Amino acid sequence: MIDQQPEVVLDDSRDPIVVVDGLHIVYRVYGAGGNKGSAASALMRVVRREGRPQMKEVHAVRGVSFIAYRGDAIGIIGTNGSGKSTLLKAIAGLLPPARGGVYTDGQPSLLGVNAALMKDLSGSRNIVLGCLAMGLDMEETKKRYDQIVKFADLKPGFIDYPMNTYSSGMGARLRFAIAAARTHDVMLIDEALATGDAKFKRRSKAKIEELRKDAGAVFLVAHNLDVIEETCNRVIWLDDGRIRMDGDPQSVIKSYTEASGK
Ligand SMILES: Nc1ncnc2c1ncn2[C@@H]1O[C@H](COP(=O)(O)OP(=O)(O)OP(=O)(O)O)[C@@H](O)[C@H]1O
Repeated sequence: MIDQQPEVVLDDSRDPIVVVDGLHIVYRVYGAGGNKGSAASALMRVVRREGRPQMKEVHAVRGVSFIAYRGDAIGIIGTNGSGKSTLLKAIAGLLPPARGGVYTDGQPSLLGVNAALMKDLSGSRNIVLGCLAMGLDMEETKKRYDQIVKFADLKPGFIDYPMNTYSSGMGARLRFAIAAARTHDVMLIDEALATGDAKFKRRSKAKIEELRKDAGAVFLVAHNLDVIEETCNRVIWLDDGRIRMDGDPQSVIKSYTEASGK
């Protein structure tokens, strides 16, 4: 178990956009014990004056600290369950810290593979919904519509089909295309590129470069280390909720690959 995490040093020459300070995230899972569901066991608890069924805590992020600067594209890597998605959600403000905090200069936007689009509606209706949800007005949405369709580059005709007929890759492309139609102060991308094909990955990479220039910072969680290495200027390796290493993509990925035997 590694308790020592890298020391955070402020780079005065750059403009910080996200500061994560001693962040702890704890999930509480209620009813994790046995006999949780039955009415009889609930009645017995009342009779015995016992409290709630057993509550289990999952300490997913354990004292993580780092500073992201404007123009950073940070890849987050680590084995399954190491806390990558939890960290992104916390930066997006979707999970309350148990301790520590996250400070961002600007609005973070989380683009997950499961981002909330309406699966029963067509791709084109979802583009309009997605743009409005991101705060664009109808006129701006109309202006960006063609560009989004072109970027998503779905099979002909599919833009008018309901999204529940899309493959996971097609859905991810459309979600990414919608999110990329606007500049974001802090853009958080969870595995969206993992399901795309090589051509889409190339275009996404170019788009992320563009977003980095216009926006503040981009965070990218992916299991595909090639995508991370090609797209990011910095990589954070999470191990059991702690930062194991934070640095340039080549060295962090090399150490991670050696340690995990991948
Ligand atoms: N909603 C939840 N309730 C309880 N525990 C959770 C919840 N979401 C995640 N966890 C736990 O938190 C820990 C970190 O999960 P997280 O999804 O952040 O990992 P990850 O690194 O993104 O994993 P993966 O690579 O599999 O996507 C895991 O132990 C997981 O079981």
